[in-house]
Amino acid sequence: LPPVLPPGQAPARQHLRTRAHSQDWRRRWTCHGVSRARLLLWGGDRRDPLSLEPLKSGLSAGQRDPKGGCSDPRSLCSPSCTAIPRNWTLDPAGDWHYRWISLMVLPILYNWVVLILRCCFPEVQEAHTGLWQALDGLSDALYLLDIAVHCHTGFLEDGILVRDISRTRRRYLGSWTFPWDVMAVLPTELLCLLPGVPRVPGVPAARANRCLRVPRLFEAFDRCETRTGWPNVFRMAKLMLYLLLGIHWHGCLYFALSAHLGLGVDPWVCPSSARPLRRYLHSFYFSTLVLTTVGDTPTPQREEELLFLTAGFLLAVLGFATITGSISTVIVNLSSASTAFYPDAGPVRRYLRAWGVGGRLAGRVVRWHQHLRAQRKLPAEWEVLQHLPRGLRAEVAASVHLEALRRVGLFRSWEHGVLRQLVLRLRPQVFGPGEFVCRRGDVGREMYFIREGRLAVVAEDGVTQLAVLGEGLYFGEISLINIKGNTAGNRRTANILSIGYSDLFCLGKEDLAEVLAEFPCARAAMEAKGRELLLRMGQLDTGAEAAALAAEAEARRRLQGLEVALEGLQTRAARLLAQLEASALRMALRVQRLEGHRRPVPQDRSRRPPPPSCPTRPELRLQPGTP
Ligand SMILES: Nc1ncnc2c1ncn2[C@@H]1O[C@@H]2COP(=O)(O)O[C@H]2[C@H]1O
Repeated sequence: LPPVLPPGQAPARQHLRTRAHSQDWRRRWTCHGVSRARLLLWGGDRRDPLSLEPLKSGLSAGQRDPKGGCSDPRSLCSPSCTAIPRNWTLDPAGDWHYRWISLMVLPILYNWVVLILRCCFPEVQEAHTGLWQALDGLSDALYLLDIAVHCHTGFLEDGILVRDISRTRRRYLGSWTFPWDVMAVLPTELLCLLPGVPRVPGVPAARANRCLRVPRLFEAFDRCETRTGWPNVFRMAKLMLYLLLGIHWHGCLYFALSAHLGLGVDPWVCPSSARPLRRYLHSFYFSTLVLTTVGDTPTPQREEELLFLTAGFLLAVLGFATITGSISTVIVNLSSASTAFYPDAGPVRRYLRAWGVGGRLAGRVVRWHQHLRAQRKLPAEWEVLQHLPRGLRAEVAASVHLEALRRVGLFRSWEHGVLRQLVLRLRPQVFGPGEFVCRRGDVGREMYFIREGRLAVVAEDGVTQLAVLGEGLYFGEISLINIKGNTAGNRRTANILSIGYSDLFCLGKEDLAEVLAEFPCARAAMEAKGRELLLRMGQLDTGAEAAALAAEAEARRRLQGLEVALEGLQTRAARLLAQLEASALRMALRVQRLEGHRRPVPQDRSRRPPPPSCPTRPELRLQPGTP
């Protein structure tokens, strides 16, 4: 046991020391051993002659609780064990799992690159035997550790992460990757040591099973691709890696064939050169020529050479087609990613050309597109975010635009949650210099909030500026909110011209109505401002406004009267209903009583005259259908 134990574990340790555990014995006990012993003592045979009290008292309540966090009876061990509990699990979507599988790329690639090199270039194997043995051992250790990590990797069940070790382990053992993982760590090189088994030339060939770990490599690549911010760059790099690996393998095999046929015996085989690096580079160069179908290789002289080259060319055709296809996909992805952000100017330009629209107008269209790209304005950002769930989309949109919305005076006092809802209804729009956002007399369908830029309210001549609107202001609301006495009705009261490039948020009429229904104070503020503007423009009919206000007051008064009358009627109706029910009940009781009196009289008593207090009332006999 390590010298320092957490305070709670000291009695347990003392107990072990005093109970016939020799120094030697204790040293040999790993924390696993202690854990197992404790499991035996505590969870297993309770008739243990040793006193359990020191053990129990040495544990904290949490540890004693078999269901708690560090409660596993097996967790009584060294501080290092308490730091990494035995029942740890990794979240497969978490950072640690990602880091681990990224690390696993190294041993897998090591085996894929180095084994074939050592097999085909025996001098490389012999020159650094010690280094290779160390690296082989390290890679095997990582492979074994990876199996343990697999056993401790949680999985999702009904959307919930399962962290139960026994279940994660069972799941991994039943998965299709488990046999591959086991086969990849089998110490097959030991077979060469068995008597009677012919020694595999150059032990690395016996380690070929280490290459079976490739599914983990693909998993790591997949994960990296989803995590990285540059997926297309990553895809290209991955493609290059596969290409280089293919050339490397082909080059090694080419050299092996050359060595088999005799180095330098003809122009096709690898020349006999003293330096292994030179030989490897020649093989790599030769394979590059073959696999990229560049050709220009020496003519093969023998059948083996012909066969090898033909197989190489066939592989090259297949590989080349795959690589070309993948690269074109990456390029298409790159261009589609940029068009997803910015509208493509090409189709618009072709359209203008087809209809013979040129000159200034075509120039304005081009400049507008250029401005979007240069200033990173995204008018189609909702299309980019459309696949996100609504809540997440609102979060993203709020984090991008909330600051700009807060600058709009109207929204300054609004709550964060309301703005988050509003931001999804706003559509970003960009207007170029000299462009009219709205013209006087048009029917109003949306209003605008200025995010950036300057706009002018211009007179009928289109030049005279009556007012200039800037960042944080809004316009276009008068034609939407039905201000009393507005002679323009639902039509625009002014021309609004963008002076430079203006970045606006646009809000539709229905969305505005919904927002204002929830916020009467915002409606009041808008109406007050609109009324003031209308008054200034002389477009407010005060007589009509007063009449409308009076009519509204009258309507409100009548409505209140109707409400009072309705309430009275409801009370009376309720009272009548209660009376009706009471009289129905009384009637039913009376009928019941009368029927009781008219029960059939026994035969011998039938001749007796009826008692004087109970006269027969034939008129009260109920007829069928009588309520
Ligand atoms: N003098 C002004 N100053 C500022 N804004 C104005 C002025 N006149 C009109 N507007 C705004 O311009 C908008 C034009 O469309 P609407 O009439 O819907 O609403 C109008 C107002 O919001």
